[in-house]
Amino acid sequence: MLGKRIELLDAEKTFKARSGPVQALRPIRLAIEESSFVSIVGPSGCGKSTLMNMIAGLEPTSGGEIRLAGQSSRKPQEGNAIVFQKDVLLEWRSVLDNVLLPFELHHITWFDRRSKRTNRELAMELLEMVGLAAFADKYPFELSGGMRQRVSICRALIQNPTLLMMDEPFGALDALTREQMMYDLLKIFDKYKFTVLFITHSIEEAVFLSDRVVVMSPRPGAVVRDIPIQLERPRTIDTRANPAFQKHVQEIRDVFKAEGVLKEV
Ligand SMILES: Nc1ncnc2c1ncn2[C@@H]1O[C@H](COP(=O)(O)OP(=O)(O)OP(=O)(O)O)[C@@H](O)[C@H]1O
Repeated sequence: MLGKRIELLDAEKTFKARSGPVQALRPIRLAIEESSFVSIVGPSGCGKSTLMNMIAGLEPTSGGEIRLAGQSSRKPQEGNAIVFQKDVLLEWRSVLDNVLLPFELHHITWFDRRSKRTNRELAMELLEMVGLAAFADKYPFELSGGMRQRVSICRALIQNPTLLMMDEPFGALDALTREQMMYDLLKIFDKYKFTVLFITHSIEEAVFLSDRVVVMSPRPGAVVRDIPIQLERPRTIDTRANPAFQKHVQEIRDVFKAEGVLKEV
């Protein structure tokens, strides 16, 4: 299955706050190829989440246009799935029933055509893939942070996405779990080949995962660098030792230094 192509044609955003207009994003011109993995890195408040919400159709643009798979897009589209930093699982539902939630929420769409049994089998397959099959009947409070986020990812994947958007999905996890989640995510990406838009504060995470890293300036956010990552796939635990990896990380640090985001004291 192929992922969606994303195009931003001078898409911009100014919020109308009580104290006056807040320009969050300057006009952004960006094209993300179908089935590519693109990360957005930038300082806090530069408009990364706003950008993602606009692409997801959750936040209107103040100007310009967003196209998904060649079509002008202003509303949430079928095939878009989102994973947030907070896992937003429903505490009163089992792991399996959390993964199955989209089937219930979208009962008037194409999900209808699948039998309940098939849905469950599909959910179990996904849980198996992320090592959680044995936890299907547990409740969220019985899981670690990393396991909870894996459940959220399964809940996104069960929607059969062509565009997976992730807003700091591993931000709340400890360093080791976070690293493991990266390997798991790449395995999933290699299998499903959807388009991934990944928001992170971590330069290393962005370089490790992505085909391209888009670097943003402080607010009002603009794209200051768009870097193709020249590292072979599949990426492995040893990829970080590759001098090309270090070079990309340094290149992005240098952009942040030039932008005044990172300062030596
Ligand atoms: N509803 C809103 N009304 C007014 N201003 C807003 C609103 N939402 C966001 N902003 C402002 O827009 C800017 C961009 O916010 P956004 O959350 O997109 O940044 P971010 O890069 O995702 O930040 P972080 O990395 O800290 O999550 C910020 O200055 C924020 O205060």
